[in-house]
Amino acid sequence: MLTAQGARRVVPGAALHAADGTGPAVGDWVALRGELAVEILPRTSAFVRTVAGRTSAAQVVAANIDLVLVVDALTGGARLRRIERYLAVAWSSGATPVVVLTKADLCADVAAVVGAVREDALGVEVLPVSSVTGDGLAAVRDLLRPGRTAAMVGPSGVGKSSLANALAGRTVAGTREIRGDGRGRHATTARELHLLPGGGLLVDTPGMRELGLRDDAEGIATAYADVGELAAGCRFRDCGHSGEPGCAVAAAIDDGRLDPARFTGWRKLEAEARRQRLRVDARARAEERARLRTLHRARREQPNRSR
Ligand SMILES: Nc1nc2c(ncn2[C@@H]2O[C@H](COP(=O)(O)OP(=O)(O)OP(=O)(O)O)[C@@H](O)[C@H]2O)c(=O)[nH]1
Ligand SMILES: [Zn+2]
Repeated sequence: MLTAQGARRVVPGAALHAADGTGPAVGDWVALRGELAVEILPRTSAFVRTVAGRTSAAQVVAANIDLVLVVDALTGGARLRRIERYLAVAWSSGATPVVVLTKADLCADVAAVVGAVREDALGVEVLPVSSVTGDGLAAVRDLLRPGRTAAMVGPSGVGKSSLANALAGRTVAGTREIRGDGRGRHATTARELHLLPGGGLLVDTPGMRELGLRDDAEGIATAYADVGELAAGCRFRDCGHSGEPGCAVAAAIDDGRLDPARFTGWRKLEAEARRQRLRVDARARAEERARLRTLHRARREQPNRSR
């Protein structure tokens, strides 16, 4: 545990696991009495992942994240749809997202790319940085005030580890660099919560990094508020936006108010969220059937009912 006096080992009290059986997550604030962790304080936000498997239990990946750094690189293409996707996930957690675009030193026209992302990300702050030259890092540090907790999401290779190290001012995460002895990349450090020089906290866990999509219709609605607003203007309430008369979405695409790629991104996320919901429901239905089967079998096997 991180305390005002530094990292400490503590003994988890019974109450830590009592509530819903999930126990503490990285980012939780915990009340200490001496060496004993007595209570998890109420969470202000939570990143939840539906655990793959037979049950549809949700797992808290990280708690109390104030700020989500949606990390992507200024190099390479096709970043808008990816960023939209991560923004949707971030919004649904209850945290505030900020887009951090890395590798500014490798990009010839930073302003153009930042402008395109800004236009797409609807009111979300977009900050270009270079972890190599240090350019732009001050703006990110400013957001990480004392006691505030940030977490990073984003695809592999965009520079999350490098950013974590640059913000921390020391090596806290293994990057992809091949080591001098040729033994490949550094092992990811076991620490998942880093105290930054400015007093902010940075969560960096594999679970956060791999965060995919779950049933987060709400997050999608926030990230794509413009599309939702357009869709509300369609003539038919259940418009599929695929050639129906009076479709406001199609009209907006036609006269250039809506980027068709953005529409496609929205559609894909919507379909995915719907599939996920169905999958979870189907699982719940299957469980219910199994439960009833067991019940019936038990009843049949009751000795007093045998003839
Ligand atoms: N030139 C330049 N290279 C960078 C920058 N940030 C990261 N890199 C390089 O990009 C590569 C990937 O960076 P990482 O920090 O390991 O990326 P990551 O997002 O942590 O990747 P995963 O660990 O796979 O999730 C490394 O070779 C870094 O040195 C930057 O700002 N400028
Ligand atoms: Zn429509």
